[in-house]
Amino acid sequence: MATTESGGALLPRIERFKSVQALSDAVAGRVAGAVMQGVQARGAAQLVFSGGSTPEVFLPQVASLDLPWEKVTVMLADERWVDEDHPHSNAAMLRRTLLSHEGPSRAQFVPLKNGAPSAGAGVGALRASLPSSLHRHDLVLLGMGNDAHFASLFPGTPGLTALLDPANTDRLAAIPAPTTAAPAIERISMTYAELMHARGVALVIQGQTKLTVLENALRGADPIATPAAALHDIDVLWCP
Ligand SMILES: O=C1O[C@H](COP(=O)(O)O)[C@@H](O)[C@H](O)[C@H]1O
Repeated sequence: MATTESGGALLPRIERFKSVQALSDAVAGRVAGAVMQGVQARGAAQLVFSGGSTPEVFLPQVASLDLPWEKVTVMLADERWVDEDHPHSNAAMLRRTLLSHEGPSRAQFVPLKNGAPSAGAGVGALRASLPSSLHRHDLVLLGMGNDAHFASLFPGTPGLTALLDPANTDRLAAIPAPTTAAPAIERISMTYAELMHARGVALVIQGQTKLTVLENALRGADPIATPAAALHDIDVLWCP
């Protein structure tokens, strides 16, 4: 983790945009930069998107980018354990808003849901399906709930200390249905270590409520009760 001169953790840098359009332009600019740098340096790029509703705000702008999408691998930070025909499927949201569009349809999508009967039963095969850990994600775009969860790392998630440990070598975890946010469906989540093992990480949030939740989290809250307090040295993109 990067630190300040006095050894403290760097706090997230909050960029405030005036409108959804300005926020979407900024997110799209980051995606384009990450893809072009990855392709130029390594011949390929890996993008990780959050689920939930916030990406629906900016993904149309991302979907319109003229990029070498055939060289891009797209993943989710977390998934609800439902099939893609379910209204709460994060993959369905991503397909609708991004992967069904002309350019991004050439990207390779790595889902976090398989045919196993539960997240616990499916997580092993999903770990094996991830791109090699030798390839860092070029950009991770996280979201956050009003309970300060990100990905599917919720207040009260069993084993949260390990899931938030930057040295954890587990890349994915099965997460029981949360009690602090909807929908109460069991999940698969990338661990904190996996998410932060990226060349760039940004948290994209909309609305005053979430900004206040984040600001409170960053005032030294306990990450076990307020997971977003574990986010250091990342960029936050916000609009009302
Ligand atoms: O359940 C989830 O919630 C968070 C926040 O979602 P939003 O609807 O408030 O944007 C999301 O980041 C996460 O990926 C998702 O599975």
